[in-house]
Order: sequence, then C-alpha cells, then structure tokens
Amino acid sequence: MTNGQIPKKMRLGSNEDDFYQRLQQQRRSLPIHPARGRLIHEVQRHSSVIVIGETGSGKTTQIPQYLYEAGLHRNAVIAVTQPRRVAAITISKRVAQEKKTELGHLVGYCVRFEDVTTDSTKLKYMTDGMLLREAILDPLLKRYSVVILDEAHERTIHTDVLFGVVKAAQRQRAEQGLKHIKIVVMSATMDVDHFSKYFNNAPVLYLEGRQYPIQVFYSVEHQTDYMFASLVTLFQIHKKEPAQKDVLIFLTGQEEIESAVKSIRDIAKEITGAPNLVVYPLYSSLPSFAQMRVFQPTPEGCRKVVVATNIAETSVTIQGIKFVIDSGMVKAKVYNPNSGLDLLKVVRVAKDQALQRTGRAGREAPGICYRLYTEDEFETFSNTTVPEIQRCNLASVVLQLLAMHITDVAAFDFMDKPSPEAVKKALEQLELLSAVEKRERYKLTPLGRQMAAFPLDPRLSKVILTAKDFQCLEEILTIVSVLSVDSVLFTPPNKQWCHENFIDMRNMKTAQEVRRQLKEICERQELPIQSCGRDTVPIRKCLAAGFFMSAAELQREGEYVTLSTRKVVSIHPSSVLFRCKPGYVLYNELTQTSKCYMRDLCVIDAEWLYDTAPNYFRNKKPGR
Ligand SMILES: Nc1ncnc2c1ncn2[C@@H]1O[C@H](COP(=O)(O)OP(=O)(O)OP(=O)(O)O)[C@@H](O)[C@H]1O
Repeated sequence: MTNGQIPKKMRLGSNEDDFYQRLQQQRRSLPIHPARGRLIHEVQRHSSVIVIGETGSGKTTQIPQYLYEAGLHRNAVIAVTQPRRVAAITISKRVAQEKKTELGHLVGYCVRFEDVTTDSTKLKYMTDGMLLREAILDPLLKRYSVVILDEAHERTIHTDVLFGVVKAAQRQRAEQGLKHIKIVVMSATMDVDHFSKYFNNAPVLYLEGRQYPIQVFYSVEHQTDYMFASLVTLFQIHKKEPAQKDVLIFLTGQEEIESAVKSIRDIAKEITGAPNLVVYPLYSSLPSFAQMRVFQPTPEGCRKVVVATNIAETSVTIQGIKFVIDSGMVKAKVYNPNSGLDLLKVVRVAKDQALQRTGRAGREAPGICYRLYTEDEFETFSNTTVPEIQRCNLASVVLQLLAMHITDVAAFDFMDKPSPEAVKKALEQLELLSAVEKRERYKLTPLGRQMAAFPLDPRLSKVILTAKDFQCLEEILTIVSVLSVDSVLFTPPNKQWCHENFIDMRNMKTAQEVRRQLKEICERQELPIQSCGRDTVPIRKCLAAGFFMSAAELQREGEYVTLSTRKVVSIHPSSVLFRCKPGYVLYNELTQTSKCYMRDLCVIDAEWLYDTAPNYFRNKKPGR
C-alpha cells in the first residue's frame, strides 16, 4: 500500500460487499417484502398454500429464502419447480448471490442433463420434469420438506402430473405418520379458485403491488406480418432511445428467430447515429452457455436486443430490458387423439401469456410493452392456455405414471383430466412399443421399465434398447442425441471449420453432451455399446422398431401418406431426400406450415415394418 494503491484482493472484497449490501437493499424494497411474516405464518399453519402476486414482485427469488430463513426446510430440501430450465438456472444463480454463497452449495439447480447440487443444498431450483423423474424412484419425495410449484399457470404436462404426485405424497406421508410435506403453488396469473379447490381448499394469499409500472401500447390496426411489425417497432425504439435501454422481442421458433436476428444485424449496419446493437437469439434448443449470454450486462454505449421464444416468457429477469415487443404468437403442440399425431403449430397466445410477456419489462425500472395486435384482438384471446395435458401425446407421461406404480392412469387425480381417448391412445402406443402389457390392468413390461429410465420420448428409448439386438448402439446413441437437439445443420454466413461444413457448433456441442449422458444410462443398464460399421441396415431397422407408427408411403401422384392415418404429408424441402422420394420413410416430427411437412427422415423397407410390428401393420398393408 506504500504506493497508495489498495491491493486488488481487498478492493475486490469491498466491491463484493457493496454488491451484497445492494442486493439486500433490493430484496427489502421488493413488493413481497412487507408480506414476509404473513407468508411464513400461512405456510406454517397450512399444508398447502396458493400464492398469487404480480410479475416481478419477488415470488420466485424470495419465498424460498423466507421459508428457509424461518427454518421450514427442517434439515431437508426446499424444491422450487420451474417449467423451463433457463429459469431454474438463472434464478438459482441470483438467489445464490443474494445468499452470498457459491452456486451448488446452499442454493443449487437441477435440470435435464445438468445437476448443480450437493448434499448441502437446501434450496433446489429444478425443472418440473426433473422432480417428476425423482418421484419415480421416491414417490413420497422424502428428501423434501416443501415443494414450491412455480409458474403453475403454465400447466405444462409435467407440472400437471406433479400436482397429482405431490398431492399424493402429502396424503401418504400424513397417513404413514412421516414428516409433513408443504405445498406452495405460485403464479402471477392463474385461476385461483380452480387451484385452491384442487389443493383441498388451500388458502389463497394475494400479494399486493408491483415494483415498477409498465405501460402497454396496442397496435392501432391488425398486423398481417408480425415479424415485419416487430422489426419496424424495434427500429423505431432504437432510433429515439439512448443506449442501455434494452429490448426483448417474442417470436415463435428457432428458424424465425435466427432469421430475425440476421435481419436486425443487417439493418443495424445501415443506421448511423444510434447506439451499437448486440443481438442475441434465445430458444430452448440453444445450449446453456449460449442461452446464458443474454443475461450478461449490456456493454457500455450499446443496446441489447434479445429475440426469444416463450422460454423467456415467465420467471426470468433479463437485466437491462426496458421494452418488450410481443408478436402475440407462440408455437404450440397440438395433438389429435384420433390420429395420434402431435403437430407443432403457430397460434395466438392466451391472455395470461401476454401478461407474463409484459411482465418481463419493468423489473429493474419502469418499462413499456408494445403488443403487435389491437386491443379488440386481445379481448378475443382465451383467458388461459389450454393445459398441455389436454393437447399432447401422453405416451411419455403414461409411461412415467406406470413406472411410479400408478396403474389406473385414467383415475389419476389430474387437476383437469386428459381425454379418455388420449389416455387410451397412449396406452395403445406403449403396448405397440412392447412397453406395457394388458392383463387385468395395463402394467409395465421389463422393457417398459428400462425405457422409463431414459429422459426421452418412448419411441427413442425403444430405439436405444433395440440397438443391442442389431449391435449398433454406438451409432444409435449418436442419432438419438442429434434428434434431441434442434437441427445440427446450418447455412454458414462466414468461415471456420464448422461453418464450412454446415454444422451448427452450438447444437452439435449440446448433442455431444446429451450423448455422453445417455451413454451413462446405457452403461448402468449394462447394454453392450457396439458398432455396426458401415452397414446402415441395422441402424435403420432399429429406428423402425421405435418409429414404425411414424411411417409414410409414397403415392403415385408423388405425395406421401402416413400409414397410421393416411394423412397427406410432404418431405421438408431442407431434407436431402426432397428430390429422391424413396418409397417408405420414417419421420421424427410433423410441422404444419403451408403444407404438413415431415422432418428428420430415414429411408426404410416396407418389410421391416411388418417384421417389427406385425399386428399393427396387418390392416395397413404397406408395400402390398
Ligand atoms: N437475475 C437478476 N438480475 C437482476 N435482478 C433480478 C434478477 N432476478 C430477479 N431480479 C429482481 O428481483 C425481482 C423479483 O424477481 P422474481 O423472479 O422473484 O419475481 P416473481 O414475482 O417471481 O416474478 P414472475 O412472476 O415474473 O416470475 C425482479 O423484478 C428483479 O427486480
């Protein structure tokens, strides 16, 4: 210190202290803070509590801490479930900072293919899917003293099943004289009566007030092209607002978002006299490290623009966001139980989703939301999203319920029951995959039990487990991992090895990580990891064993029809098979745009379909 400088370490320490003090100050100024005592008291008094409070009021970050500080963890763990991994990761980081602890110790997170917790973790942020997987091994959830089901309004398929599982755990623990488990259900936008009734008339706590105001502006007239409208709105903001006032745009999917990001970067080059733009995409199949970039502070003198799907719609706080531009559209799964087909379709959001999107502004200062639809249009939106359980293929969930020994799936205590046809269809599909068998009731076969160990669609788990018969697990693991991420192929704007080879490096890295973890599960199940060399026949036969219900046959007119329901479908133009038109193909996904397109294809022989599922194909007659 003789030269008058403070040593680096000390300087850092005092900065850290300032930062921590600032965080504590922020915690105390949140609208939820005055309700702390009442909240703790209600959770102590009741087994289940419903909490409703404005977006940004502090529910997700504070309530788990309050309960911990009040000793409600009782030496066990407080679980906080989130529908999305990005929320689980970012919020746990924030809470670890607020608790001045390293992530993974007192505060941690657990999402598919990533577990950052230790034995000392007491506040565990996790995706709803991960808690559900834990319930397969431990239906009474004995590790937990409190389960907080956050963003309950999203009604993802996993959250809905968890509602029933957690409720059952609570009842059974009481019956068996074990320690009680508390349930807290939270959201800013939910049908409280419906929730309260389902959770045994749980009391509802209304938390008043929001931290910062948000102004909402609607379009004056109907917008025919929401993507164009969002760019126009962005550049109007960009030209008049100073740097560091960041913008979050909601669009619908990867391709649309990547194309918007490119257009924004191109247009920005032509604009002078405005701050530099840093533009980030954000969608679920981006690897974690790429998703996390959007949460970094905006560089000095710049404006951050985040173009996201609905993964940024709930829970998250993206630093710097002052403006939200809401296209009013979302890509959602739509399932037809008669055809058994899951389709991805771009549809209007519900009012609760629009409110959540608006709530992403105004978290650190007053905000503004531009809705690219008229107020009259907004009034026609449905109030709440249709629960995913009522619009998705249920095969995966039914498999998990059976793995938890819930044999009568139709009688399971769902908050809103799925249609009986959808449950029946799911059981039929699982029976065709040899995962279940019907005696008096449906029950898992040994194969089905093995399938339930994989965090995958049952068709993909079946493919993995079939691979040992064809000695091609090496190759199948790679294929399944690549299918678990969005496209690994890409149109290169500039040069590096990956770009020259048309490979999307980020998605490829994720696929590698997924493969590593699937391989671990295979090793635990003692499956021989062998390669079939250059011969692709075993691999394609193996894929047919899982995907035979997703097969299509070429017609004379040059179109395809699906063998399951004779729906007319086409090969997606991005496929290498677009021009060669083989007689029979398997597909991984159907997407409805101008036509119904099949994606991720594999050429097969009609005979293999008979070989793998003779009963299923008896009346469908492929190739005969
Ligand atoms: N990562 C972060 N960086 C900066 N501020 C944050 C961060 N996370 C939370 N905050 C601050 O804490 C406030 C409360 O966030 P929290 O997620 O707890 O609210 P919430 O009530 O759960 O909101 P929502 O219903 O939208 O999920 C935010 O409005 C913001 O001011």
